[in-house]
Amino acid sequence: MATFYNQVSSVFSLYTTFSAITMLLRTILNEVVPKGIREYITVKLVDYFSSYFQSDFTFVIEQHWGEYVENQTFRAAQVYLPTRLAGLSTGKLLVGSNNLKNPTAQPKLGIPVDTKIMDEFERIHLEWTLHNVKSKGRREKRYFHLTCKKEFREKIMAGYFAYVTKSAKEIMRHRENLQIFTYNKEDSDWESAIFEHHTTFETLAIEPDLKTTLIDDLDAFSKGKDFFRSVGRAWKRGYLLYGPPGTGKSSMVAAIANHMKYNIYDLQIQSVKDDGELREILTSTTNRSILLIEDIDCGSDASRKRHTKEKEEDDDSPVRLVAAGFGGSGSVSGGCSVNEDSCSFGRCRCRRFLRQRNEQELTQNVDAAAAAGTCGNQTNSPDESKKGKNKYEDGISLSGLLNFVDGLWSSCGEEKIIIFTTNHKEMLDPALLRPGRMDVHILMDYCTPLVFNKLVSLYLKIDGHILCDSIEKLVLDVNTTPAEITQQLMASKDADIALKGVIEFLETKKNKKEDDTKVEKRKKEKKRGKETKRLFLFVEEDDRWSAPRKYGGSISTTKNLGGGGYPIQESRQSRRQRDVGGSPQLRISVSLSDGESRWLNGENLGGSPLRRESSVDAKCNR
Ligand SMILES: Nc1ncnc2c1ncn2[C@@H]1O[C@H](COP(=O)(O)OP(=O)(O)OP(=O)(O)O)[C@@H](O)[C@H]1O
Repeated sequence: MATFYNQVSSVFSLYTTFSAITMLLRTILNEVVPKGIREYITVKLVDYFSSYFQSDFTFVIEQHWGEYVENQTFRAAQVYLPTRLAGLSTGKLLVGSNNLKNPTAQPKLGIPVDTKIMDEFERIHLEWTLHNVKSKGRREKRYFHLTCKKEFREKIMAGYFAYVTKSAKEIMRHRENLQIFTYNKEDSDWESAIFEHHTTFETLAIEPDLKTTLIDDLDAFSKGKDFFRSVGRAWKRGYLLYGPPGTGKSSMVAAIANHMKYNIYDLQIQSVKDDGELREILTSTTNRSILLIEDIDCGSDASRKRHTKEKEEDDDSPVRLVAAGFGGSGSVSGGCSVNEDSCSFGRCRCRRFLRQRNEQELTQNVDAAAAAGTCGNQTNSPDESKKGKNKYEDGISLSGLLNFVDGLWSSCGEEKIIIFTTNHKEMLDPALLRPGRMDVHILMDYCTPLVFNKLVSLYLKIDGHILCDSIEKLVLDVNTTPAEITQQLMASKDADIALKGVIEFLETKKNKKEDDTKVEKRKKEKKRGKETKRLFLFVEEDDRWSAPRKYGGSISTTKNLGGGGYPIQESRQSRRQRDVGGSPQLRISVSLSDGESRWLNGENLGGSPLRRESSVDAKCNR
């Protein structure tokens, strides 16, 4: 018994000592070790012991990787997991359909939140769960939990994720519906809808050369992974579609999307708050997609030209087609109808106004940017990066845009196409148009006879018609868009009626054009203060102008002009011209001191041939 008491008392004394020591230690710990470190140690101990006793391991796959970039593993799981839903043993399923073509089709399965989805990989049992957290004022956070037995963790890392990604790619490749995404500012996320534009390269009326070049370019791009890697470039391609409204730019985008089977991300750039938001938006687009920025000239100050002195592109050059090889630039260009004083495209703003404003802003902003220092990580020339600092009060900066198009951020993701459309290419900042940024420039121009005939065969299902010849001539004479022609062709299924409608439409347009030209000319003349001046043309007595071929010779410099006359510096050439009455007359070109030259024809000369000393009434524009 005594032994028992001794034992109990030694246990008690041991316990008391232990308690005293722990209390002492706790006091020391509380007083000496800071709270943060204490908590850290506690968490580590809990982690260690719980993982020791737990047999499961959980992977967390969040929607975004880092601040901006969409997590491709999350995306792959999103595509892959619906194929594992069929045998789901829970009492609920998420179903729905976005098939507008066939609303009665069997609905598709979606991934329900907080529901376990089972999968198996190499006989390893796996459990997926989608979670969704939305805290006030912040964007919704979605993530998957993938749970397996702890011992399979390495195996899953090594093989299963790659398997999910591959399967997702395969599923995407066979998807019958493309999607079009628009950016929802409220939720800071892309919203999708089924893309149901049926335009293909077959139904798009364009010049055959352009069609072949473009298709070849796109095909080479989609197979170009190794090429882009071997030359150290991001696997992306930029297309600029420019031309008047109604010439098929949007239809071309649809044809490209349908050909490539790429989804479209349609971004309204004017609604983007700043460069940070732009980066966030653009990095969240998926691979194998088209990023479309329409009307880039109207959207953002950043994209517009800032120097009036910059050389304008020569848009009056004849049509030329340059094959667009990788690493270089291609262009399909032709005449441009835009003129500085009269903007024929209603919705665009006046160029002069924009230029003036941009110049003012440039001065202010370059100063501000110079004070601010660097402008990001883009690799532009010093001159260009100086321009790139041009940040505007609202919206994105040019450097932000350029950086995205071909700076370091452009290499986020692969197999991406960027398409800009504009009605006024000449208004864009040249920095945006450089090769590597916009690799291929495509002019979507007014109707040509070839395009017209293609539209006729598409809309009227005929190959030629007796009226087509005259329409082709009119089409060459009058600027008309494919949109206008299609509207006429759709007016009737009867080819005679539809084509007569086209003729009527084009003739009206032609007459209107002539009237407009006259009115415009009159306006201009009025504006420039048209004056009738009496010119006194004194011809020297050297008789050279009346040499054997009396009226065909050239006239040398004439002498100074007398009183009140408009000074004529020289008259260059005379040519024989037949007048109505049959007697030959002279046409004399005179260069006026203000640098302009004018033809003085028979009318100006009062209907009579020049005498040695003629007094000429001529209309001169000051
Ligand atoms: N090249 C074309 N081939 C076939 N149809 C065309 C073509 N161009 C225009 N159309 C027809 O005209 C309509 C308008 O064309 P679209 O919207 O593609 O022109 P756009 O150049 O994008 O105009 P905007 O600059 O105003 O956006 C299309 O729906 C299509 O029916």
